[in-house]
Amino acid sequence: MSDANARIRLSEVTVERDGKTVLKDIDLSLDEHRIAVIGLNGSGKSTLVRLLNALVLPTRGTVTVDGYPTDKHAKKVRRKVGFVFQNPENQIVMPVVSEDIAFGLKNLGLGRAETAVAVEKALAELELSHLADRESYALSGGEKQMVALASVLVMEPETIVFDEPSTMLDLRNKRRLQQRIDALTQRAIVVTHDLDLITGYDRAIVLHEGALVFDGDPPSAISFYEDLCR
Ligand SMILES: Nc1ncnc2c1ncn2[C@@H]1O[C@H](COP(=O)(O)OP(=O)(O)OP(=O)(O)O)[C@@H](O)[C@H]1O
Repeated sequence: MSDANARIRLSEVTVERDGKTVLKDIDLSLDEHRIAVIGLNGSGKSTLVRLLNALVLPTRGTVTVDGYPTDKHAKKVRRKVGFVFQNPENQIVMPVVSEDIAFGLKNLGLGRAETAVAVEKALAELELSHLADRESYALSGGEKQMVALASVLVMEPETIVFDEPSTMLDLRNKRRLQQRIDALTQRAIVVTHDLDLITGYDRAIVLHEGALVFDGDPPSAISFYEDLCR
């Protein structure tokens, strides 16, 4: 808990919104390869993971990624921590799928040829090559979700946060996503209500009413969470 060298570190973090405490006194070091965040609706899960790439800043306390405080180094932190949103509409910025995936790389100043190779690779890895020339906004929800993942993977962040990634997916795409997450070399931090997804993870965190109430192995976390739901 007190490892100052941990890649991602939250120290005494409290988040307040509209006079309400959304997260209180969270102290966490996140270093494992696969970490799940579970809890009831409104328990603070999205807020917690949004802290990790400066989408939310702490009201009190500090969040650091590789030692960089998120409030002072948002740009650097976002290169290190990619974010796959629950609603992929939030993530799609260009009208054609391949352009959408290329967007972040172009912003980094990568050349055209290099960008094209990286985009092709990202699409192929997710078995999405057939969507390359499709209109982004006309894709189905599940296809958008997978394209959103490709647009994050292409940036090669060290950590990828998934906020309820399987909500829009059919069983086939859910399994495909699960396999992709399992195969990632990067660290994945996954917020989910889909407890099947997390059984093989290294660690699971349970939030309740803004507090961290359990932190341990997924089977124990799931049974703790199930007790909370009784
Ligand atoms: N910007 C905001 N302004 C006001 N209240 C907020 C804001 N962001 C979050 N909250 C409140 O904080 C609490 C936690 O929200 P959060 O989205 O983190 O929960 P969650 O555990 O991800 O929920 P769910 O499982 O329903 O997605 C909720 O009561 C929510 O209404």
